[in-house]
Amino acid sequence: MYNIKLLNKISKIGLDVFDENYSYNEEMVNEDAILVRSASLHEYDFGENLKAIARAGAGVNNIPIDKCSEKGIVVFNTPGANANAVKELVLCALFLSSRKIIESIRWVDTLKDDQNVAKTAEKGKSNFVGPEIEGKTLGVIGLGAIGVNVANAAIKLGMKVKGYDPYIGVNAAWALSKHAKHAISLDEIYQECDYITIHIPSNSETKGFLNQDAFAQMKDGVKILNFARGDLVNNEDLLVNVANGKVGKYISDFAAPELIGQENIIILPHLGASTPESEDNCAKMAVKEVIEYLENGNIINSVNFPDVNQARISKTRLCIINKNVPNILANISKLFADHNLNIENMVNRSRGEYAYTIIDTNDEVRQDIIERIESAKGIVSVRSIVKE
Ligand SMILES: NC(=O)C1=CN([C@@H]2O[C@H](COP(=O)(O)OP(=O)(O)OC[C@H]3O[C@@H](n4cnc5c(N)ncnc54)[C@H](O)[C@@H]3O)[C@@H](O)[C@H]2O)C=CC1
Ligand SMILES: O=C(O)C(=O)COP(=O)(O)O
Repeated sequence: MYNIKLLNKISKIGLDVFDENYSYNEEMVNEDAILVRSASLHEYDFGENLKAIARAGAGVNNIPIDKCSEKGIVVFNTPGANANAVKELVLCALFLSSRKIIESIRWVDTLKDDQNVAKTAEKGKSNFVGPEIEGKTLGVIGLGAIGVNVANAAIKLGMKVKGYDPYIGVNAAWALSKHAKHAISLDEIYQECDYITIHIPSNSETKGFLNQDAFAQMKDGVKILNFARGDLVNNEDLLVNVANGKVGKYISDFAAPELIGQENIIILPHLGASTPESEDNCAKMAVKEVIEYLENGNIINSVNFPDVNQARISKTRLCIINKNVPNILANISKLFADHNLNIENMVNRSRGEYAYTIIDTNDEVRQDIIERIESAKGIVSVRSIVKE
């Protein structure tokens, strides 16, 4: 029986993927795995039994990844599972940033008691003129699952698109429309784009990514969309640039006290992934990742350990998380040989400071042997999964 702790609301369609061997709820203790969306785990007390955290979504800045790695907790996310939902909201924001839709709706609402409302509305419409997006240039910073979707959709809407991502992945590069232009520097994005949308993760390197230096280079009246994370933008610098008209409109999915009620700033309550489709997709993917890891030790879509996905070919599988240092495998192999244990299959992959090893055997691996592996230098954790 596996215990799963739920933080945030995880879609039932996803939870239904668990079979009778799983018990899940929000009060779970001694959990084997956590399913989470945006709840912060930075102050969370990770129990000894915790093996995996699956983020039903993309951004993992709510999870202390280094601490998890040190403890041998594998962190997963669900790449691309909510990308379409975010893309659709970004497209909406693109229109909101261009045509004065929100402002005009607010104004019409004030005309409730006006008996000549139709005439008044017609008369007032000239205050809400806004440009078309067709033919304008959109700069997309970050060409991952969301950025590529946004870029391709904007091209279909007749925009010119410039994309910037020095670390673009192979799949994203294949998926990106051939009509998107490759910007080789951020300067090019800042100086040439009428609209800029940012789709990169929040981490120690990207905090305050859009700051005074960036704003200073941008076109007057540029429209900026932030559906990635609030802290990618330096709000102090932003407010100065909205006030002086350099930034014509800022639309963000992330609230902050200083941004509320400001002219030319529109804030949504983190709605990017809040569609039934995306909530189901993310939950299903996250649950499957957890099941595969708990039952077979296979790692798919981890953000802190290498992906390793091996079919089970034997009764016993040892899953070893270790520091990426010499001699680990040699010591384990020797221990196996000393105890006359035969290795059917062995896979070792590393990622940064850590590595993951799967050993399949048909022999019984006694607890004292597991403990000897566990106590060796550089070993973070050892798990034996036996399938009858
Ligand atoms: N508003 C919402 O509800 C949602 C927000 N997000 C946010 O959007 C972010 C992006 O999501 P996905 O596209 O699914 O992730 P992704 O991992 O597919 O794409 C991120 C892209 O950013 C690029 N990148 C990283 N650092 C960069 C830099 N310094 N300059 C340029 N490019 C850089 C990477 O190479 C990658 O291609 C997430 O990390 C999350 O914070 C994601 C989903 C929903
Ligand atoms: O996937 C992401 O990174 C998101 O920001 C979505 O967050 P949510 O799952 O809606 O709390």
